Amino acid sequence: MFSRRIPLYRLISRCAVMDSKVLREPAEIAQLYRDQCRFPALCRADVGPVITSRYGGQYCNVYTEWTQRDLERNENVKFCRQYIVFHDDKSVVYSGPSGNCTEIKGELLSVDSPSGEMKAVLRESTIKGEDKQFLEIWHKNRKLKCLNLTTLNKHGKVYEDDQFGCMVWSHSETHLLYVAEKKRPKTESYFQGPETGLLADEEETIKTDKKEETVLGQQFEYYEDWGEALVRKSSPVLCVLDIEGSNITVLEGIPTNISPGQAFWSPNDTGLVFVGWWHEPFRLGLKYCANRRSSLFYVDLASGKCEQLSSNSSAVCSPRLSPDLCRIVYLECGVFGPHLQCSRLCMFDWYTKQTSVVVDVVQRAKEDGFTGIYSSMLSPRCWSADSQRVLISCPQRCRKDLLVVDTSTGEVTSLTSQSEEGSWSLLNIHRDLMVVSCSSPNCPPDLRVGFLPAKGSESKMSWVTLEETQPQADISWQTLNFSPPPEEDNRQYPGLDFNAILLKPTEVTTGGKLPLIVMPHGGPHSVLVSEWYLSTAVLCKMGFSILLVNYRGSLGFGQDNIYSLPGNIGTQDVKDVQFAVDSVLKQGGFDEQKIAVVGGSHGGFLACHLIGQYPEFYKACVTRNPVTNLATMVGCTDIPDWCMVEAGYEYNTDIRLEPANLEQMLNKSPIKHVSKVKTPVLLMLGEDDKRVPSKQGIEYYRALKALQVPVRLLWYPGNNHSLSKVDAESDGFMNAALWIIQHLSL
Ligand SMILES: CC(=O)N[C@@H](C)C(=O)N[C@@H](C)C(=O)O
Repeated sequence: MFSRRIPLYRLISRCAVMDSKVLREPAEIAQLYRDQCRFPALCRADVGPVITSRYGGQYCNVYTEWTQRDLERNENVKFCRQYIVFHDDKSVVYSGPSGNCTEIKGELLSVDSPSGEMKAVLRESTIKGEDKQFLEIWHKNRKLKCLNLTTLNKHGKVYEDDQFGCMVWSHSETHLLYVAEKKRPKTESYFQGPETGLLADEEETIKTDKKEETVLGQQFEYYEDWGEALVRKSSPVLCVLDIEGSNITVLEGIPTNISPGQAFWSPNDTGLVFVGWWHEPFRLGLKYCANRRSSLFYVDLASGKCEQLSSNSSAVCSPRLSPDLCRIVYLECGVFGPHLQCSRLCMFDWYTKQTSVVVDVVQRAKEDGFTGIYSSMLSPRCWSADSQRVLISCPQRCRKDLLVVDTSTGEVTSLTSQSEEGSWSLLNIHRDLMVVSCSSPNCPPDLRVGFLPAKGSESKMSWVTLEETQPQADISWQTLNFSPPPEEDNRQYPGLDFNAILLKPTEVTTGGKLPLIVMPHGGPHSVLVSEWYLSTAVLCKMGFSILLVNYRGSLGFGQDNIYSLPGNIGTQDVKDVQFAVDSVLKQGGFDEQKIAVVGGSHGGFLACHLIGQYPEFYKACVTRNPVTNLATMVGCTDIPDWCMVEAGYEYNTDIRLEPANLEQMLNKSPIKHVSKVKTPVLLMLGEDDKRVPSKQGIEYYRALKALQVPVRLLWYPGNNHSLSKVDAESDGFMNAALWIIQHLSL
């Protein structure tokens, strides 16, 4: 009976769009959301070593990890699935899954040894109510070792994040490298020390039991951290486990003003290469901020000597060693200025110690269409087998493409620009076998493998799909390009354009007019690419059209485009969004009385600006953690430099704010236009947001209340800037949809 049932969402969505009506029933919307949540996202893929069978055939194992929202359990579940790929080194001969999905629980990090013989796992487990971390070494079908890192107490918690975190086997497979929080001294109050009033012999017992030195009066010491999504991550240290002896060494020799991360073993295991971020005079938020002063370093294990390998005045990330162990590529951009920018691809030659720029910053798109590199993370492996070419997936306008860079010429070729599909992500590459995922606004992510064609034959790329997904016939989408009207051209950066992605329900009866939801992205230096987004898919299936606007300042359009925005926020970006909306309305088929605006963070800043500057236009507004007043944000965010730069100032760490600075920040903020607002606003705030503190939303809420504009505030404890915990995200979606339905009178 179950298998013959037609999915409810198909029936619902079809009924919904036949008469151009929007789905309104909360239970039906929730069902649609639940159905769409069943499409998992790929978060990792590894390619195992190539094995030659006794019949001469070659095969390898592809290990994949996926995440999926589990609404019933209220968590994001992670699971793995493996595939076997037979090949002849140039093409895939046969492939298929080897077994079913298995849920992964408690694993924070895991990595196979280079030979594939062993595996290391960092596991978190709660024992008698306390969180403990264990480091496990597996060999074939056995767990060889399990070290209780919490009890060993050599360091604090191991970092599992993308920013600093890593777990890497030495080439010899005898040692394991990882990053952890530096051990902190044990502290006690002055009043729990020796003068406790205990009897002398009791005191004696306690003293002898104490193996560690305890410092007094430092229990309430403030430790700076690296901000949003990196809270309690303050002083990372590099740690090396000697597997045979089960001995952990916390590395010394790293300059005390540097925080290390993204580390790996140098050729011959003589030392470690890592990215070091300067943390003096203080730490600033790192999430979405690739513009923090940082450099590539090498620490020699024998001498403890630390050497700086890259420039002293740039920001770097994602160093990757070539398979021949001769060269390291990494991404580099400017310090401060826009938080994300066009990067340079640099290469350090291990033997000559020379650094070269392989691909430079692109100011304006080249004739071949290449717009530059916009990525803050390369895939774990990105080199071709011959150590000549590097693969990068990154936005080119609003599409994420797979690019191949020839490191000897700097020539960039796209493997995917001719394909019809939406956006591509490189998950891994090993001996030229690439593992990628492709999705589009109407098609959830699939999984494919393919061999990197020889240089010059990139157009002959062919993919084999390991996990297929079907395009959703009820969603159609297109990309729209815009040139701003002459009066809105940027004088310093003239002639720039921008674009938007428009999603529409496929079936609309003649005469039916669509309601429109406008969604500008946050950042502002970010981009909405043509990939699968849960919320837009559900809204479109409900019967809404959605416009995702990549206003000037977005990534993927050249460095000039990015630089055109700082100093002009609140005007250029606002007008670009409105221009895109007006242009789309001219196409016809939309109900001009039923337009809503939705945005988070800087996207929320834009949503609040739009309802202030175009008070009659938008009938509903939904914002997640919006920036509402730069002047009040600058003193309490983890990225004060962002407020200064976007308001049009240069930033340095000893800056003294003048009244004129604050005035300019206020003038560029949505709060300046609040008295004109008529649109009902739904605010969704995360209690633990370090980026755009919730007080920003509350300030706007109070202003609207005073003006008697309908406003509702949803408060999400335990959530940070992204509001991405499963219950917050799903509750936020439902309330946003119902708010729009109510205020668009649908
Ligand atoms: C750099 C940064 O985090 N800026 C915020 C104000 C912002 O807009 N963030 C975006 C990326 C978001 O969607 O959270």
